[in-house]
Amino acid sequence: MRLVEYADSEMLAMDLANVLAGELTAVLEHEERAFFVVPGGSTPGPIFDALCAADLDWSRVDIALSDERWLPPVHVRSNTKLIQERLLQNRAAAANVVPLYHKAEAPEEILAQLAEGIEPKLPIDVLLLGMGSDMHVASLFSGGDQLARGLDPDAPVLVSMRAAGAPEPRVSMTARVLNGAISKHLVITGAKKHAALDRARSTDPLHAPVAAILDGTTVHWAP
Ligand SMILES: O=C1O[C@H](COP(=O)(O)O)[C@@H](O)[C@H](O)[C@H]1O
Repeated sequence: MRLVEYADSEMLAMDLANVLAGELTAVLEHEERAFFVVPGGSTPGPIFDALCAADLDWSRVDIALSDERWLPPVHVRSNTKLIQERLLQNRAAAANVVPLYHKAEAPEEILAQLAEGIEPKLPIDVLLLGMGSDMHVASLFSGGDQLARGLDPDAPVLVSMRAAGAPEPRVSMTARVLNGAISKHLVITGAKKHAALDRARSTDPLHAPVAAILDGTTVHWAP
């Protein structure tokens, strides 16, 4: 793991957006398409605001979320809503979205179909993840009903997840798929998450799921 510290979250958003745009551009120089996976939640919005203006061929970029909250895409907590409003704007509006949500009573009804959309795009070329202060990553939550499966080296592409720390059911990419990414970044802000990351580095992934993806990851932090 490599830790990059920024003076403030504005600097982080600008610099990290540049790094991600540079990596996507480099992939498109050698590959027909690039697969870019991004987090939801409250942290990445400013990064998306900067990144969506990047001058690259977005029509050759497939974008998926690392995880989704099982809510309609109009819901304020929907990660799909976040990327529609903050990332798929400006030049990035030309990108293709690989969905992680489809209307159904429960995620288990549709998990296989959602995984079929992701499987042909793998491996992930550029991965950006977030982390909760409880050390969850994507929707791999400590105490989650499918955490062991989500951490299994032979895991499927996606798992559903129900956890005390998650107000709604979730769908999450598994650690196997996230760790298969060619370039891995994690973005966190604030002293609480810095302390959580420090704890996670000496904790097992069942208690600190983010520990499962730290190897080879660049962590970007701002106060
Ligand atoms: O629930 C989620 O939480 C994490 C962290 O979100 P944040 O609001 O603390 O930035 C996020 O990475 C994940 O995609 C999301 O579904």
